[in-house]
Amino acid sequence: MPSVLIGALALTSALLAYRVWNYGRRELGLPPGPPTTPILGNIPHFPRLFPFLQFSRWAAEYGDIYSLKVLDRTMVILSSGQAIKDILDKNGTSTSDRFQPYTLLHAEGIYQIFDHASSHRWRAMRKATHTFLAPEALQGHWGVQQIEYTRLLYDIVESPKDIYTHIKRTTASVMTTLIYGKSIPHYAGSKAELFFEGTKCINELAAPFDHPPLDFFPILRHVPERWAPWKTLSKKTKQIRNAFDQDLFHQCEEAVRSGKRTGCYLENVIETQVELGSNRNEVRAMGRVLLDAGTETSASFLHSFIMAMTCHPEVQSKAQAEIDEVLGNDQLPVLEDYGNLPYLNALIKEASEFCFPLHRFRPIIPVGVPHVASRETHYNGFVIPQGSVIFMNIWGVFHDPGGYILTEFGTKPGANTEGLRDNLPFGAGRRICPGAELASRNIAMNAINLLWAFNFNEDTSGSCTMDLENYLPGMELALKPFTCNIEVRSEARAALIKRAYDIAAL
Ligand code: HEM
Repeated sequence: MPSVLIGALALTSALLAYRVWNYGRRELGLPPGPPTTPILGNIPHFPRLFPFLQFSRWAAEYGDIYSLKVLDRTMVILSSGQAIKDILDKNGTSTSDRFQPYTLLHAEGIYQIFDHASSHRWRAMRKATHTFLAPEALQGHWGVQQIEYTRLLYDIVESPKDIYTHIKRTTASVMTTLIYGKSIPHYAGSKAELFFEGTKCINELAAPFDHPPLDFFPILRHVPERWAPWKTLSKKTKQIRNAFDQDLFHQCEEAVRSGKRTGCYLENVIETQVELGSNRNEVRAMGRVLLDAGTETSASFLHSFIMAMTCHPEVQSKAQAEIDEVLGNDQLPVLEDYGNLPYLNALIKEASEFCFPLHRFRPIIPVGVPHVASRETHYNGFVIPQGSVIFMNIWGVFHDPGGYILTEFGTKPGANTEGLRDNLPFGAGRRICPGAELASRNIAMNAINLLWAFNFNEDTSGSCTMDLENYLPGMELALKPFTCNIEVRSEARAALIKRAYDIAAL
């Protein structure tokens, strides 16, 4: 009997040792990748800051699909239009789940952007956003956008040095008006400021290596708060986010109850709540996710656009000359003008079948929002195991000399553009960004307005550069606060802006 026990013990120990030894190793059949370290896998080499740079260097070495190991978890990095198309677009039924960071769910409770695609909650969110962001609905949102863009012009005339926060206020106010029926006229001490404070916390909570590995070792979740700073951050995040949307949500509920509706998104969702099969907390979260997804992204793009113009005066002058020829001095631009401005289009949406140069040059979400494989998937003879986290290396695709050729500002298509599509910066497959059209209208109108109204030049602050050091760490490629020299291009234009502002009774 003891010998059986000893044998069983030896076998168990051998199995355990084998498992530990293999922990962190790349299994057979996975796409290739950098060498792993026992147990940790590729953690020691995992880039903390601007991961897209290292992802792109590895792509040059290992190809358009490679794998990394983080402990026993597999990560797959896709760095070509074709791989993204085949794995995420065509095979979307198997590759549309999400990684759900515990830190974030602890703070938010419900957050549909991180729900699996099979979940009822995610489907309800997509259904509601589809109705809200459909082309017919966008027409109805345009009035709100126009008012906010007029206010932006006016604010810049009044205090050009605050352009960074003016842009943030504008994108936040568009979204709060559309979602909650409440605009935000000023930045300091406002809901917009509170919102960005909350997203900063969310970004910190979601930073993959700044917290203990709670997703891999759930026991760590029980460590008391005094040794677990992430718990304090989670509490703070909850407080800020609640302070932000509690009253806004109540006002929407009240508007529906009293019949005094503003027609905003959340009122519609509250009204169709039963049909959507969603509970009150889920409805509330639908407001948050839309606001999170649509506000900072749009602001970051506009910040980069202004900086690109500031750093490339020759590009700015050429775009302005084109705008002046179409519009002259005596009328404010309208969205329809955009179609008559091929050069400006080419700066934002290149005049070819491919997508935005600025999105290529400084893509807003350079490694996408990772997907997760809900089933084992195969590509070019490689296995992508169930549970793998899949990144689309948007930066790598756009900076691959075979795919796109870098020019001084932006890039142009190279020889190997197979599988690329014009909305790649907006993600892939079933999770593709539902707000892409709203965002594009926002970008187009502000680009014309800003170049029609102002000259942007470098100032002496040292903040006028597009170098990556001037960008914040995090999932989004967002510029650090900056200033630049801004002048209204003529008295006539300043007067037109003032008049439009007065007419809108702002
Ligand atoms: C320049 C602006 C924007 C960019 C670059 C952008 C990009 C993206 C990307 C890359 C994703 C992840 C897609 C994927 O998982 O493959 C995403 C998701 C999402 N975006 Fe956008 N977005 C922008 C603006 C907006 C706006 C204005 C809205 C709403 C009005 C919005 C709503 C959403 C939502 C709700 C999701 C989550 C989709 C899901 O998980 O199913 N986005 N966006």
